[in-house]
Amino acid sequence: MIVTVSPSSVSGSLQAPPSKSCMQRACAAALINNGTTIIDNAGNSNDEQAAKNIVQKLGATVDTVRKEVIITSNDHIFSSTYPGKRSIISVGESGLSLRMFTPLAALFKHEIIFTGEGSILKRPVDFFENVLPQLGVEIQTTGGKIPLTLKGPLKPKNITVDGSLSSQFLTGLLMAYAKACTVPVSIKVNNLTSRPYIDLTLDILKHFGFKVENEHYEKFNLFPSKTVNNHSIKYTVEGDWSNIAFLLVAGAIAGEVTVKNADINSSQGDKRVIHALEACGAKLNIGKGEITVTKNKLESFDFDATHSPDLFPPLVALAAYCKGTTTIKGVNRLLHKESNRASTLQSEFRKLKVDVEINGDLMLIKGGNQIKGAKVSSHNDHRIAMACAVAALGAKGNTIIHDADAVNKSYPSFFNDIKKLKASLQIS
Ligand SMILES: O=C(O)C1=C[C@@H](OP(=O)(O)O)[C@@H](O)[C@H](O)C1
Ligand SMILES: C=C(OP(=O)(O)O)C(=O)O
Repeated sequence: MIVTVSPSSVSGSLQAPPSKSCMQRACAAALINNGTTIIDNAGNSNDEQAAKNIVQKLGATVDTVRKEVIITSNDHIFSSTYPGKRSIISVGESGLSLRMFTPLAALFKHEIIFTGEGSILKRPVDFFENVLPQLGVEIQTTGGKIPLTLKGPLKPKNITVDGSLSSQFLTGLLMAYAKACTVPVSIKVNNLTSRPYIDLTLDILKHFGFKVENEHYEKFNLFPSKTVNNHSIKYTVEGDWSNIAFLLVAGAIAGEVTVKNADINSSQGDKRVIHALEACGAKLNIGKGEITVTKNKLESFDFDATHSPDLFPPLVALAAYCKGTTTIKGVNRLLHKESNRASTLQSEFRKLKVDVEINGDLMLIKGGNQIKGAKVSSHNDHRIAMACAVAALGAKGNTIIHDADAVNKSYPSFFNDIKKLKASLQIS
């Protein structure tokens, strides 16, 4: 899909898209819940579909009724030989689904193979090669990547892991330990990054009745949970701050945007986009569950995105409109996303005549000059497509975004939503 964005003013109000991070976690928690889980405000992006398919393949039933997804699971699926000797499961292109469901799949006794498509084939899983054998799981990867074959059952025990590459591996271990521990057990973590995503995991585990203690993000203590039969749980998916960020930045640079279902009390770390917007001088009005951002004179800002790596793309679009040099820390966190986001942000924004320099862990964006519309590519990365689209709103001339359908990974209605805000764009 090619999307052409013409310079436009935006105005209006939108409902935030549902958080795929919450929805995928809710699917995993529903798999380990002994009963029925009703997930409200469920999204249907590719990553969310991947999570639903995985829990179904592992033996839960999944029904969709309008915006509700109903998942029924039970403890027998883990002990029986269901669904047979060997199963092959695709994670689509989702990093979280791959890394979160691998330890959960290791709770089963039969062989399971994880595959996927596109960018996920290049993203590392060697963490599991080091960790899972210590927990009694046989595992083979393909040179540290998928396809990956494993055979459990995983037996929780005290362990120390490295959290510097990604928090997603720890999310998976916490879920698997929460389900399988029969005595108190702990996971020690060195250099944990993307910490707010662990808060999200712990929130959801708590909601589902599992007990985990967080000792300063260095040690997590897990306790056996009581088995409840036919445990019925309702969970409502929050708005997605990683994607709300693009909508708010659109308001800051090109008009006025109100986003509803944007909960500033969320555990999602990407709500910190608000701090960046405040720091650069955007006008903000924060109400109950909604937030309005209005265009203003914008100045450069400094931001540490080490624990919120997904904010880099919207913040680079924002910085392009801020007079002076903006510094964003956390470049090292961008290497293993859907693209190498440090280099794809640099190459695509340079095409728009925005100077982006990388200096070690820092990204320096020289903003405030006229942005020029150009032909850009998403590199099959949803956040690069959205960053370019938002930056294009205030450009001189049209911006043509190739492979714009990458947005389906997290926010399938992104371009329709931008259109609802009266942006001028053509989809072909
Ligand atoms: O747990 C999650 O929902 C996510 C964790 C982050 O990954 P890392 O922990 O690898 O930084 C983030 O970039 C990703 O989009 C979603
Ligand atoms: C990196 C991302 O997701 P994941 O790691 O789950 O593929 C993302 O959504 O930007």
